[in-house]
This record gives sequence, structure tokens and C-alpha cells, in this order.
Amino acid sequence: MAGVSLPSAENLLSKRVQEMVVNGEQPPHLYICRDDGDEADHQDVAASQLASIPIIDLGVVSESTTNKHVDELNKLHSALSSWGCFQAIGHGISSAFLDSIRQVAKEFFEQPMESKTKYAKGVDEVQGYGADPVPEEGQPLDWSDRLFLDVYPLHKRQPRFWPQTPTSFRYILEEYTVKMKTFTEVVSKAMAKSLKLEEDCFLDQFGERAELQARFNYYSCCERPDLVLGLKPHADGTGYTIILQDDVQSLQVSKDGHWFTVPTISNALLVLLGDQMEIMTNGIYKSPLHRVLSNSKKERLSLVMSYSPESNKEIGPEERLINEETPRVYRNVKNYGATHMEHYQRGQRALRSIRV
Ligand SMILES: O=C(O)CCC(=O)C(=O)O
Ligand SMILES: [Fe+2]
Repeated sequence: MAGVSLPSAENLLSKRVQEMVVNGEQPPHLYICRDDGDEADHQDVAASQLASIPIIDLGVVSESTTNKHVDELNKLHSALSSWGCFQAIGHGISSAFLDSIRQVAKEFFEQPMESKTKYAKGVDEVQGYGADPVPEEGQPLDWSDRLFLDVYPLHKRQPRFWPQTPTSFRYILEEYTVKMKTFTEVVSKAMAKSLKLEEDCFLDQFGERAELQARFNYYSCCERPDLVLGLKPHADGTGYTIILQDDVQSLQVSKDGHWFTVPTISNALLVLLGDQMEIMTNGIYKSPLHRVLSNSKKERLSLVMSYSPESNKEIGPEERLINEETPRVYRNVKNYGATHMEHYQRGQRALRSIRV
């Protein structure tokens, strides 16, 4: 239609999804990423099969050599080599504390827009309140808003983006960060032991200043879940990602070419492998594609903690996992996060670019 120009991605991303929903606006064209011709995908969603992702008790994993401990490590090996994720329980973080972080996150997003935009990021920045940076032309936008904060190491923090309301937000996030540092030590050691490697080998690759980034995701209701996704399919560029879900089942992981819905378990943390652990394990453990559906009736909140090797540190497949039968799959890399982001913005997988 001559004379009618559609808003650009920059324009759309300068506005929050939550704002569009409050104003009763329909999803604009750039949010549409599933079309009616995509029938296989629709059938898949309709079937919405629950993923039988193993539940791993970290308390049992950390015990000394009992039979149960060995069984749990075998279960972990099977989970990460097939699904690329597992549900962690027995992590020592109380349900009350998990509820309190869900609560402050909810209170943050439920505030009026002007209270949140104090922490707004520019459309091409990463930290702050907003959306992912503007993707390449042709890539769809996501029906979600997020608050993205670097939490560790401390010099990466940008306190101006840390909400002052609700008042306990900063304190609770601080405490969660401390708990996540312990959690990642336990999980990284368990992953090493499950591959019969020296228990500190992955921690050494991550480095002492391994990075933690918190992403609070808010998925507003969407009138067209058949056309719009909360988050488009992607794999994470992290070492691994720790996801705290609420009770809305919308996260899906891909396995053998099919989408499966991740069950919500209130006291579990979902550990999802990222590309950098796939590299370190020489492809034995998988970094799965995942996506978030939109939902016409319920909002959803998640808190995603990304755990990645310290910047400028070279990482690569563990030597003991390379041999004649299983040759090296990936090259050594540095600053993989940036490579991942470039590919993500184009809708591509970065891992392919570093295959041997
Ligand atoms: O919201 C979720 O459960 C997953 C979010 C996610 O995949 C991400 O932030 O990378
Ligand atoms: Fe992700």
C-alpha cells in the first residue's frame, strides 16, 4: 500500500510489550514469526508433549561414593547427553527464598511503566530494562520484556540499572547471586565427575572470574499465541543457564526434531546446557534449542542466570575427551559470547562456525 510505512524494529523495540498489551494493541508485523503454513509446528504445539527431563538431586550427587551417588551421576550423564538439560533439586536453596525472588520480580514488572523506564536500556544495549538488541532484518521480535543485569564479577555491575523498588530487590538479587556461585561450583564438579574427569576441570576453564548475568523475563499475555512466540528458538551461548520458572508451562526444548514442554517444578532449578559446555565436553553434552510459547491467558515470569567463562579466557574440549574414537569436534575459542550474539542476531547457530 503506497504511503503506508510499517514501524521499524527500532521503533517497536523502543516500546515495551507489556505497554502494547495494556493499550489493547495487536502484535505488530515484526512479532509474527509463525505462519499458518507452518503446520507441522502447529501440530507439535497442539500435542504439547511434556518433556521427561531427569530430576537430579544435587545433595545425592555431592555425597561421597555411595551407590546412589553413582546412579545419580549416571542419570546426569544421560540427561545432558540426550536432553541437554536437567531439573536440579536438593540444591539447598529454600522454597521460601525462591518464592521471594519470584515475588520481587513480579512486583518489579507490575509497577507502572514510568517506574520501570527509569532502568530502561537503549535499543542496542544489553544491560537494563527492555528487549534484546535490534536483530538483523528478517528476524522476528519476541513477545516479552526483560530486565538484564550483570551480577558477577562485581566490576561488571551497573548499579543504575538495579531497581530501587521493590525495596528488597537489590538485596534479594545479591543473595541469589551468592547462592548461584555455590550452585555453579556444585554443578560444574558434578558434570566433570559424570564424565569421569578431574572434578575441577570445568571450574578451571570457567576461571575465577566466571561471569553471572541475571535476566528477568516477563512474558505478557498474547492474543495470538498461534502467530507469536515469547522467545524465538535459540541455543544459549553460555557455559550453562540456570532457569527459575513460575508455574506457567511455556518453555520448550527441542529433542530429535520435536518440541517438548518443560514441566514446572516449584523448587527445582532447570539447568540448560549452553554452547560453551558443549564445546568443553567435545560435543558429548548437548546445548539444546529452546523457545518460549506465548500464552493467551496467563503472564509468565522466569529468572534466567547465565553462567559463562570469564572474558578473554580460552576454552576448548577437555583433552581427556579427545581420542581416536572420538576426535576433536570443536576448536578452542575465546570470547564465544560475542560470536554467539552475532549469529543469534542473524538467526544462526554459532557452534557450526567453530566445528573442526
Ligand atoms: O524464560 C525461559 O524459561 C527461558 C528464557 C531463555 O531461554 C533465555 O533467556 O535465554
Ligand atoms: Fe535461552
